[in-house]
Amino acid sequence: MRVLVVTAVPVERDAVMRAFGGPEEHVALPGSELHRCGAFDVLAGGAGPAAAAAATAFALASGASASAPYGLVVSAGIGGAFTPVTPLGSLIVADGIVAADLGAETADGFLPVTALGFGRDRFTPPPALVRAVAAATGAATGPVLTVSTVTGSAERAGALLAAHPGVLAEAMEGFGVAEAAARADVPVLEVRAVSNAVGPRDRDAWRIGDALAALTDAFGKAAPVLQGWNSHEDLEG
Ligand SMILES: O=C(O)c1cccc(C(=O)CC[C@H]2O[C@@H](n3cnc4c(=O)[nH]cnc43)[C@H](O)[C@@H]2O)c1
Repeated sequence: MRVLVVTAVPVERDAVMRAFGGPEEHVALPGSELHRCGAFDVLAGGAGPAAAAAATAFALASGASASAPYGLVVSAGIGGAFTPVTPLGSLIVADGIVAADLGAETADGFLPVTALGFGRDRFTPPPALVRAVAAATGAATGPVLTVSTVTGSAERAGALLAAHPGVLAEAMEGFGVAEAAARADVPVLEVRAVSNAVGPRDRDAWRIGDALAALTDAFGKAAPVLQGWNSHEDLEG
């Protein structure tokens, strides 16, 4: 099965590609470039949900996978963790991909877009695949938020935790990748390596190198699971 992996920035793409260790082929797409190794196409689609959705949609629609259709799209990269249960350098596989700030602010608080009567605010990756990738990589599983603004205060972190009990992490692309994949009827997964704690902004405390190394390690271990996954395993529960 062919797998499309979408990261935000080139260093994340390169961290994923290092896991495969083989020769790379580069395929030009409008606005970006696919890096291909075997069954995996890896794309740095840009930061934020809009860039991620546009890049993913182009890759899915461009016929870049012409030898066979993509069977899975993975949103991957570094991310911020809400809890010390997932320390810096650890890995998270999302069991829910949640748009945290898509909706309306009201006098009574935030209303998700679904409460306004349209759209959606959550995608659920295939549960059996989430379990299999977590088992192969030692990752924690839980909801991952997609935000357009990186959280920078304890107040905002607390509000997100209160609105999304059990949330493990936030990042900026998962929901955009998932929207594009859903339109192509392709299942989606999100994998995040923790680079920082969510809360008051402290860029010097981000451990990007450790998180990128964890991403490489994770894709090395997950590659056979991703490539061999059969969507029927999830249909059968
Ligand atoms: O400065 C660098 O060297 C560098 C290397 C790799 C990646 C970056 C990024 O800034 C990636 C941005 C990307 O990371 C996600 N992210 C990471 N932590 C958080 C967070 O606390 N809240 C939200 N997003 C986070 C996000 O998906 C960004 O697109 C820099």
